[in-house]
Amino acid sequence: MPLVELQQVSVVKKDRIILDLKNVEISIEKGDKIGIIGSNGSGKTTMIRVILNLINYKGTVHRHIQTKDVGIQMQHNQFSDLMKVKEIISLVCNCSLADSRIQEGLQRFNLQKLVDKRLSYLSGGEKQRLTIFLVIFHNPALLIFDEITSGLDFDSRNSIIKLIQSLTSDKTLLIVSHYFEEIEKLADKLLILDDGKLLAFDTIENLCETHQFFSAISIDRDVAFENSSLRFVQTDSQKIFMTKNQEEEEKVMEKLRHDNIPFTYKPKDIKTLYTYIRKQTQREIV
Ligand SMILES: Nc1ncnc2c1ncn2[C@@H]1O[C@H](COP(=O)(O)OP(=O)(O)OP(=O)(O)O)[C@@H](O)[C@H]1O
Repeated sequence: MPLVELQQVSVVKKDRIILDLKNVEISIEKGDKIGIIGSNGSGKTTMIRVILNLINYKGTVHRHIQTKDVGIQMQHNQFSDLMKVKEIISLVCNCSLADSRIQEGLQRFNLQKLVDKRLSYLSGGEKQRLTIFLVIFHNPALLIFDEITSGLDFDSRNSIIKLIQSLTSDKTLLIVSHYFEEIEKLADKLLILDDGKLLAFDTIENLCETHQFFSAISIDRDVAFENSSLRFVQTDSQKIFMTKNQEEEEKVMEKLRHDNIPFTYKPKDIKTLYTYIRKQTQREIV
């Protein structure tokens, strides 16, 4: 039985449909690791709010999970900056700081030296380590992270991703993020929203198969390289060719090497897949 099922859901605010899942059903199965992606304002947080029953919606949501089994980190922390770390921990964990589970956690999340500090003193990475500790403390079955690494530098982001990886192998995970490498490392399914609508929801494996996407080969956008039979997407700086299979990949690489054109290569690149799916849908709408 799925943990959560959304059927024909929509959310209207100020006469505007901000989430429009009227013709779709979304099932979140136990053990799913779902990366929720989409541009700013596409409805990602709204969908999380619907799942958590924090917002009015039309349609049906079946929740086969109790609130106590859900661990949530939302985009904006609700704690006052003036609170001390130890106060927040006691409040959320509902036990004394001397409790062995707290002491173990402090050590595991490298928070021992921060317990007497006010929240405002903590760096972005430290705050997120604290958040993960609090979210995971009651051992929830479903974990929801909404832009957990937003604003962190490269090293802090990577250490948070590793931490989440190590803690969530046996959990169901919903992760909203604008960082594709984070989604790549943590998710095996993709849910793509665009302007409140669902563009795709499937395993990354299936999406690659459906779109015949084997690998992404990127070159500088301004370099001339003619290959009319190849699909590509463009970013501000790159032209990214999407190969269908190994044979096509080898041919492209051979030609690029022959023409002395530098390139990078990535199998099943999520950013390319996402850009392609969006481009395709926009074409269909036009
Ligand atoms: N309470 C509200 N009243 C009116 N409009 C709202 C409300 N909440 C969200 N919206 C609008 O709904 C749209 C979707 O918002 P949402 O926060 O779900 O997007 P998001 O995909 O999470 O964006 P981001 O990536 O920027 O966090 C946005 O245009 C937002 O301005």
